Amino acid sequence: MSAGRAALRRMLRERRREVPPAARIGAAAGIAARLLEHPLPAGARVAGYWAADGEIPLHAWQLRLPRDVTYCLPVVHEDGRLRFAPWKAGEAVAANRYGIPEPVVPSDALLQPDALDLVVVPLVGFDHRCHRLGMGGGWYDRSFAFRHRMPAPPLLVGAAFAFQQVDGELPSEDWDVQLDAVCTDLSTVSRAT
Ligand SMILES: Nc1nc2c(c(=O)[nH]1)N(C=O)[C@@H](CNc1ccc(C(=O)N[C@@H](CCC(=O)O)C(=O)O)cc1)CN2
Ligand SMILES: Nc1ncnc2c1ncn2[C@@H]1O[C@H](COP(=O)(O)OP(=O)(O)OP(=O)(O)O)[C@@H](O)[C@H]1O
Repeated sequence: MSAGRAALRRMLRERRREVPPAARIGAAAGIAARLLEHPLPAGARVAGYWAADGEIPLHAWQLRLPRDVTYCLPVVHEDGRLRFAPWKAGEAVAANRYGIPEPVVPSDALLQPDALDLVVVPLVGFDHRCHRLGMGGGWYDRSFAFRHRMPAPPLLVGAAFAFQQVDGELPSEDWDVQLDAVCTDLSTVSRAT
């Protein structure tokens, strides 16, 4: 990884953690409205994330999803690819190796990445092409590598505060999975087709 990438990651993570509580609550309402603009099939399975490290929260979106939609959270799996666990507010969670809460469910309840219709992807930075800088574990890139040769679904939509958009373009790597769109508290940036 280039020094530029590491420094950029550090700077953007710091800025994300510094958002005051009132602005964070307002941003959660803003991104919920943007995310709800994406049409979902009946009985859709969608994935969000449990906001950590100052990430833009998704609870306002989760609460406003249609009743027939199954909301899931990511679970880190030993094979290096994420699984997704259906989760409702109040159900049991336990911290994973990074300290992020994950649902506690039997392994046969876990969904594979390709079983989802819409995945809201956490990110540290993004650019106008919908390229993403993540936490550096490569989890989303490995889990959705099949999107290099297959169209959506799952539709991959990044979630971020508007200030997480970088000027110009992020340095890209062969393994980076381009997002279909990025929703922020203020607008939606769609990938050029
Ligand atoms: N909310 C949320 N959940 C998520 C992700 C995410 O970015 N956000 N992930 C997205 O991939 C996966 C977990 N990947 C992660 C990768 C690195 C670190 C992290 O904090 N690294 C620390 C040091 C690592 C350690 O403590 O062992 C760091 O860089 O400071 C966290 C999550 C799945 N769940
Ligand atoms: N499709 C893949 N196959 C094998 N290894 C991969 C793949 N995608 C990513 N990786 C590995 O993951 C590492 C981290 O990648 P990168 O820095 O782009 O992560 P990130 O997208 O920022 O992280 P995350 O998705 O966890 O938020 C890379 O060094 C690479 O070795």
